[in-house]
Amino acid sequence: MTSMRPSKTTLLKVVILGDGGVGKSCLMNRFVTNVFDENSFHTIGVEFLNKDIEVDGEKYTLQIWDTAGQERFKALRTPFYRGSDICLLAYAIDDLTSFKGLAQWREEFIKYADITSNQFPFIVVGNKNDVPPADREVTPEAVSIWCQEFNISSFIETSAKMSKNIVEAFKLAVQQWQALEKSTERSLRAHGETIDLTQGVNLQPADRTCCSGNSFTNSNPNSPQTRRHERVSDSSIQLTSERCSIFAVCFKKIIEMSCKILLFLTAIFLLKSYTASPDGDRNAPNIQRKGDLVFVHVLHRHGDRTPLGQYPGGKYDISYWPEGWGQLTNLGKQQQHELGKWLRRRYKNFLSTTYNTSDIYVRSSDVDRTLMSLQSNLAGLFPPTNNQIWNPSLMWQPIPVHTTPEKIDNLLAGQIPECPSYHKAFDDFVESVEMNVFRESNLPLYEFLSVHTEKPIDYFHDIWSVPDIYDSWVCESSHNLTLPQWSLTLFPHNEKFYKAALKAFYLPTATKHLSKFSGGFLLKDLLDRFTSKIESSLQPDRKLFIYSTHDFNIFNLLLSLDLFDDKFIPYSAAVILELRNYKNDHYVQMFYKNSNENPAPMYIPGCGVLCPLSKMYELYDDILPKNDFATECQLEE
Ligand SMILES: Nc1nc2c(ncn2[C@@H]2O[C@H](COP(=O)(O)OP(=O)(O)OP(=O)(O)O)[C@@H](O)[C@H]2O)c(=O)[nH]1
Repeated sequence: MTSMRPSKTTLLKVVILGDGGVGKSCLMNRFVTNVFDENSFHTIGVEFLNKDIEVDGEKYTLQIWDTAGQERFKALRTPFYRGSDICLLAYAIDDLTSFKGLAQWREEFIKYADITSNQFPFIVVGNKNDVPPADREVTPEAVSIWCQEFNISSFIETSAKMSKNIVEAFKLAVQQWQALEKSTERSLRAHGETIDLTQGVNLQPADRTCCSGNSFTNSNPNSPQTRRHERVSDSSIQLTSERCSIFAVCFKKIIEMSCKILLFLTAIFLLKSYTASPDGDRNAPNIQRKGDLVFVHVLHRHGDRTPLGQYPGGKYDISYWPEGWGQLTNLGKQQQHELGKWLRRRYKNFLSTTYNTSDIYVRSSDVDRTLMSLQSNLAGLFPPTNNQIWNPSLMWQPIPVHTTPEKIDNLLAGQIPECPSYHKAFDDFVESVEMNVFRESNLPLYEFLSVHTEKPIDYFHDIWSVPDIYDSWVCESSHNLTLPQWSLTLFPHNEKFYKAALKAFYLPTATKHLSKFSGGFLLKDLLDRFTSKIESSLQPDRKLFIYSTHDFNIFNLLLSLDLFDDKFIPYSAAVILELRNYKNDHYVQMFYKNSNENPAPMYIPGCGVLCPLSKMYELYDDILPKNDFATECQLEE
């Protein structure tokens, strides 16, 4: 006789973790909707989708949680780990760093999911296995060794792009869960616990009266049975253990639901505080994954360099810096090469693998370290392929780097060139009441620095004297040189010193008039190029512009746009401006990449994370110059 009871479905919560950009969202979307988004954007916080699947004759609803891989979203994602049944640890096979990050992801999961059992269904997923063999950075052998070390028995390579092994990966995850469930069941039986997984109790809505119960509390909270074991079928809930009190389950469900609602509200609150401003476009996060990429600008700081000079009383003279003052170091070359490789990965579907002058244009300030940085960067971005290989033992090709002499470079030079209107306004600000108040507030710091260096170090004599010491210490410590004992009270964590050093970088954008010269001309250059691209008047019709610059230029741009986060700009940090076409409207999206991690989307004040190009002109009208540089420089404020 056929049973009248509806077939049972087990709900399993599956969390996907891994570095930003490894393809977690694409894996989930390919599995749930069979769609692949070439231009998938970074996830902010978490997203989840449900998908039904049958594994070995059993029905499951997988509730798949896609999390944000970027470090800055840690607080948004970790509250959602609790109650997980399965964890997918994902990396990209063409990104060794993402594989190396798995141990940390596992650790983060164990900590925040509150896993106490030493057995949990982890599965390792190596995504992007469609990339050419030459791009592979992680071998299956290395993964197997890693899995053995962490006692993980399931590993699979996938391609969300080519839809390869996607269903298999999730099936494997469920099988891993089943195997663990069975072994836990066996072990409970062996210890006299008689949980009968085959007997269901059909709980009709009218029966859902709740009171406290303790059937769950005696068993291991992390065993598959007790972590999450509701079986859902239509509107009824089926309990799987004879020993589980209906009331206990109801109570547990209420607590679970309340926690979920609380976590959901927290996430929304955190998301809003990240993305919204009083007059911002609150819909921005909804459209941020849409649109075609049209044009990209990248502005990066040069890589690691030697100090710009020896600060007063400093121990390390030029003999410690064989490259010379202010020169790119080998570390700096590596950083830039990595940045180039990263750009290649990010834009591999947008840029041809073959270098073509009609596609890209690169420009540097006329300074050794920025010129050399750009060359190192291009070596990573455009290694020669096919007929561009001119020396098989040297996978490098020359690519033109353009520059303008510093004295007339009003976009990228370390200092604004001769410009009476700017320099007069700058000097006036340095003498302003505001600056005097700032100086007075730092007198004890100046005294301390002056005593130890035996030179006047303050904002009265030289606005760069404090930041120069900070900068020297950054260089010296990154090259493992011992700093003077007296530096320890100030560097690297003394807030007063940090802020005083940072202050000099605020001055060029202290007023709207100053911002026009220090950030406005560069912004106009970028926005006008976007406009030319849209109007098909960009000749040649390129796709990418890279500017190799200094911290000074990035400070100025971010400060002018009101996007600065009060932190020094690290070596090789990059600001990326992407132009996207969404439903025939053009939007600008900005990212800040300040570390090895993937870049963070920036919220453009008064607009959102995806801001119409026309709105950018409106928002920054007061700093966008209306005349050429020479004319603006002669005009009084
Ligand atoms: N070649 C290839 N590219 C992929 C594959 N899966 C994803 N990508 C690309 O990788 C990029 C990042 O994909 P996402 O799914 O957004 O990555 P993520 O891990 O969710 O990133 P975060 O949200 O920042 O944590 C996108 O450009 C995708 O098109 C794949 O299987 N093969």
